[in-house]
Amino acid sequence: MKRLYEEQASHWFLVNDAKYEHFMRWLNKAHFPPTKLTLATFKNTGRGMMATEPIEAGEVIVRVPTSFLISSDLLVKTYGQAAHTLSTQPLLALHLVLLMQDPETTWKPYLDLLPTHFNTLPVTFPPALFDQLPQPLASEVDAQRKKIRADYSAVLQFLKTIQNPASVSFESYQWAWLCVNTRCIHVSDKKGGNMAMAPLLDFLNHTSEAKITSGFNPQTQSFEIKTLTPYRKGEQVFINYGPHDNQAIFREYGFVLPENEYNFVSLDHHVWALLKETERSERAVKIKRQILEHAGDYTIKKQDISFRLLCALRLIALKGTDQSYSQGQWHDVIMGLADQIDDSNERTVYHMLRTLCTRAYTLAEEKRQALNTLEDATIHHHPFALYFLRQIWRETCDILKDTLVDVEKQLSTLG
Ligand SMILES: C[S@@+](CC[C@H](N)C(=O)[O-])C[C@H]1O[C@@H](n2cnc3c(N)ncnc32)[C@H](O)[C@@H]1O
Repeated sequence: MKRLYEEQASHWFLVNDAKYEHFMRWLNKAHFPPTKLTLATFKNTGRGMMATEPIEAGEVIVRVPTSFLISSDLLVKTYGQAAHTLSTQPLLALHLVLLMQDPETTWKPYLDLLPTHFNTLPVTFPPALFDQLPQPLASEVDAQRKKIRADYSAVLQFLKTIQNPASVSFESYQWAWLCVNTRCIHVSDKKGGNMAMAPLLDFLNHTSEAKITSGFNPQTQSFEIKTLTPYRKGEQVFINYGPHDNQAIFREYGFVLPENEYNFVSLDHHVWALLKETERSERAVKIKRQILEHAGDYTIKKQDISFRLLCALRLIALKGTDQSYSQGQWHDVIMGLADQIDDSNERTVYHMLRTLCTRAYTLAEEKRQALNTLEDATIHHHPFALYFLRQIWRETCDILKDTLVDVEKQLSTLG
């Protein structure tokens, strides 16, 4: 992956428009610590930061002084006690909306460089695109939509408690909420956390290869990011937003990585359907579901079938009247005291896994085909939205195909 990003060094251009120049003058005037970074647009990752000089491993790449941090702690002080009714993210989002409405704000040079839209984020998708999301991702995006709505209601309630409240539209609030969600940093590890917007630092893009340390340095009274890997002049400098799979990155940040070792496919939905189909005894379905429901998270990755999934299938493969569960064999497997219940159970497990993966694969292929027939208007929501969605389904198909090969190998050894 590193090589892929290096290659693109020949595919960037520097951002040096009036807004960026104004922003840099604003930083310099207030003595923002100098960096070896400049804003550039890269072919594969869009706008990000490029090294203007070689950067050594262990160097601080950016240092944002407290005076430049828009932090939730600070906002609680600004807005008074009533602001305690809002959690950190809605408070930051509201503040951002109010700053955008203020023609006199000193933050204008920063605000001018914030994204104008979030059309690659699934939360903004029109129904035709939303309907093509994998089911677990669709549920999470739905929850995110509800969270934004609930936060917006809380903000409207809060505004009623202050004098001359501003009018805040849902559209402007959602934009600000997404700005905070895609760009904020966590300044401390206090419970509830102190979140902050941090100019310049928030131009750094993500790669899972980036090794960094970050945190508030009381000596310099700044939030600092140190890189543990060196960069050459002209290379894009990255940070690491965390060990996220592509569906999580897509949901939270609106892009996907070309390769991602954290990708997985969830088979929860298919496992429940299989349990209903295979178990004749209603009582056994109820008992097994009770046992399994708390587990969930039945996933496969490339060359890795989760232990939880195998355990769940071992239990489902036991017939309702089978005494093996009560005899403790399934329990022994869960506790790591035995590898499997017996050969026959294990064979059934892999046959079931073949069924699950085949079903999930067929569905994924159907979704891929459906994406090809989407109306132009949907595609124009943002061309990358469709491009990323295609990649999500392609990765899903690849993981399922790989697992099916592993399942066949396992079945041939089980005889
Ligand atoms: C903290 S901001 C980084 C700066 C941002 N690119 C900008 O122009 O303001 C996070 C956003 O950057 C974009 N981004 C970050 N890493 C990326 C990557 N590796 N590839 C593509 N887009 C990326 C996504 O849109 C994400 O929501």
